[in-house]
Amino acid sequence: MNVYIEILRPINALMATIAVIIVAIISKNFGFNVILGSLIVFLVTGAGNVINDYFDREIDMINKPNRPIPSGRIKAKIALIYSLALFLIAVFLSFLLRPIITFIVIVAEALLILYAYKLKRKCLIGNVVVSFLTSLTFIFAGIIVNLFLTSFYIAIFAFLMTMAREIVKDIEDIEGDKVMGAKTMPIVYGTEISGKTAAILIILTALLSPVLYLLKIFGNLYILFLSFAIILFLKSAFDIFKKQDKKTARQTSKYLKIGMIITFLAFIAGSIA
Ligand SMILES: CC(C)=CCC/C(C)=C/CC/C(C)=C/CC/C(C)=C/COC[C@H](O)COP(=O)(O)O
Ligand SMILES: CC(C)=CCC/C(C)=C/CC/C(C)=C/CC/C(C)=C/COP(=O)(O)OP(=O)(O)O
Ligand SMILES: [Mg+2]
Repeated sequence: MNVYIEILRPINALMATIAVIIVAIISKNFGFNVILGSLIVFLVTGAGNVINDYFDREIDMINKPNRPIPSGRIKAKIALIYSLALFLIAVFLSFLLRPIITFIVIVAEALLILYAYKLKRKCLIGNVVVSFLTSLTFIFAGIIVNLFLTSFYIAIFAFLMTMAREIVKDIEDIEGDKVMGAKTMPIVYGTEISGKTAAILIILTALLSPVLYLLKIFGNLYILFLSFAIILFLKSAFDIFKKQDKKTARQTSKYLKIGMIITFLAFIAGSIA
């Protein structure tokens, strides 16, 4: 894959884009504003991923040596310029929408930069910021299509599941994070407490997720698709509850992402019937 695409983490950027489209599907409100909102979210998420790799270039020599910068496939300075250019394009595009949208884009970009520069090394604050930004995507879309309450409910689930996944990812990255003096949850409280906390959060979020059906936001197909995601979420939770080594954390993080993708399919199917 081309390194300029790979460093954006296209699957994540596409997931965030699809989150906007899902809110538009629920609201049955499609237009130029949705296309523009999706593009802005793609650019901001991609740029956030690039600047994260820029500031993590040393930590990733240990944690993720195959990433574009530590593997030498892109120069750190070029990555920094690339990410700042994408951030700027997103702000310019937001001028075509309402001022509140530009405000959210600037806040999101500031948080992504602050996270990469400092907050990711702090206990739980960094995790809260990433989870907040992920859930903000739904609220951002809700503002674009005037679907406030529904997007807020979905945002709560996105926040909780992302929070659990971020804690799991900190278990996976503990080795390099320690060397760099980070104070992530597993470094401060240990991997066992962190893994078990993440597991409880996953189980609670997964078991509460049918609420979106009970609130009549999604139809019957939501439950059908969601049940596959719930099985995967519960399996991940039991794995990380039992064992908190790097390999289990990496696998749990992967399964949680797949579970999120299946949940997205459930959202889409449940919007149809
Ligand atoms: C049960 C239920 C209803 C769960 C909610 C699931 C949900 C809606 C999750 C939100 C997913 C979302 C909008 C994802 C956007 C892209 C993304 C993966 C963002 C978080 O990424 C941060 C991260 O640390 C990047 O790391 P990695 O994926 O390991 O490269
Ligand atoms: C609402 C708007 C305009 C934008 C939202 C933008 C989104 C979806 C942000 C979600 C969070 C996100 C994509 C953060 C990117 C930064 C990132 C990669 C965080 C995780 O970094 P590390 O903790 O370093 O983990 P890695 O080891 O995976 O690098
Ligand atoms: Mg990183």
